[in-house]
Amino acid sequence: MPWVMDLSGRQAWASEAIETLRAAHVPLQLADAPETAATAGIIFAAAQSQDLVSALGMAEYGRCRVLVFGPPDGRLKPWPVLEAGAAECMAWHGQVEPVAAWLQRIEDVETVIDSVPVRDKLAGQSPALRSALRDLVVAAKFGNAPILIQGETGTGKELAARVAHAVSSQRGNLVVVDCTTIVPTLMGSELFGHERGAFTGAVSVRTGACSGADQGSLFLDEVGELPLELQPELLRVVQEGTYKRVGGDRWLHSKFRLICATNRDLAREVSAGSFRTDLYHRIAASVVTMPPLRDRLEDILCLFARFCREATGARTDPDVDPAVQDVLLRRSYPGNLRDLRQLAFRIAARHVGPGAITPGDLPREDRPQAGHPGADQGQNAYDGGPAGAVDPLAVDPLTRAVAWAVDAGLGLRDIKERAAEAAVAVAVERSGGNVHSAATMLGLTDRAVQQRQARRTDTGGA
Ligand SMILES: Nc1ncnc2c1ncn2[C@@H]1O[C@H](COP(=O)(O)OP(=O)(O)OP(=O)(O)O)[C@@H](O)[C@H]1O
Repeated sequence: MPWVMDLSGRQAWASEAIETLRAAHVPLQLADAPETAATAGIIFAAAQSQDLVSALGMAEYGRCRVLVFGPPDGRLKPWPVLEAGAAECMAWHGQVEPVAAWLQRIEDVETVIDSVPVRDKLAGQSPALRSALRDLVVAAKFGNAPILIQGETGTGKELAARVAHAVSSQRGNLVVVDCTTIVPTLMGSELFGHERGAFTGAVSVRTGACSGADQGSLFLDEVGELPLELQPELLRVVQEGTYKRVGGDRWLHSKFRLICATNRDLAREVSAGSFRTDLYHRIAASVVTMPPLRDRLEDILCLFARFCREATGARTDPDVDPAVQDVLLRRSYPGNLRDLRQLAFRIAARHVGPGAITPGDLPREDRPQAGHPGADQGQNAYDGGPAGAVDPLAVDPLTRAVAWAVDAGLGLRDIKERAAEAAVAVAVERSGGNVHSAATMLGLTDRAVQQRQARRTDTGGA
């Protein structure tokens, strides 16, 4: 259930707002700290403060979306609050309906992200992937405009396009056109079809991708490769739904959702004159950026296991020796998930089961190189990849949380205090409010848990 926190110091407007929401039966539970297992929460805050930043950081780490309300006079400036991780920030004006609608939207989006069709295609639970999936689902399911998916090679742009089509309301087919694999002179025919005799070799009529995508989606992979002379025709069919076959003079109709992908900086191509400004603005109505693997290190081991299963047809994840895990986590992946997948297939081919995947299963060229400064840390031949991209601090969730606290400017004493508070709060919540079970879970006495709870109440949960 969504939670609500009062960080205003119990100012009258905030207490009244919480009462108003509760009286209107908006499902909310009062909380002293973000319930990280929930999908959404609301914070009432009088001003930007360290407590607000801490709560937003905690919520974001737990993948919880937070709506922050400031005083009715608009004193709370939204930009720093959004920067600190809030999903929305506005002044409280007593309106309940938008809050209920906002909570419902969050719930809907998160449900789609966690659904089997999405998860089957795009695996991973990292905050970076989840944030990209949110943008994708919001654009694809709750909008109709074209979507531009950008990102480095191998980050899953094509899979994201398939997800966008799957969650959209388009009932027709998804037609995929890879602009890199088609000879530029034949691109017009590929997209719009041709009439018989339109050019040498056009022995019969061809309908083309726009026709096939009618009522569905057209996915143009590497749209930056689209020849300049075809760009106005693409713009017309996207805007007006009309096009002509090559060599034809009849206007034909097609209505489809356009999804494009690129690993180029299209905005720069526009400045350089190699991509039309009007087409760019049309196709980039919603932009989704797929994160590189170096920004989602926490996904590496689960993706590796998934790719190994794919390679061997096994039903369960393989055990992986810690030394191999270390190499997987520390190497760089210039080709992103495609590199990781190929590595998993190479390792799976060498592995003789049953038993864990061991260092000897790594092909020689994938092992840490002797004499290389990073050999002890498991770095390898791919070190020519993005410089400094792999941050071992980002690997385990606890270290990430601590890194966040350090970055937020908390001293060691504060970090210890807050970690202890969070541990008690989580344990109490997990044990359904039973202090004794929470104490057993944490190896504390009942009294120690009660004292921490009391201190928390005294300090207003700060
Ligand atoms: N989240 C994911 N879960 C499972 N497999 C993935 C995921 N993302 C990518 N892959 C796999 O990685 C490989 C590359 O994915 P995809 O072709 O979608 O990337 P891309 O960004 O379109 O690449 P390119 O820019 O080179 O066209 C594919 O084998 C795909 O199945």
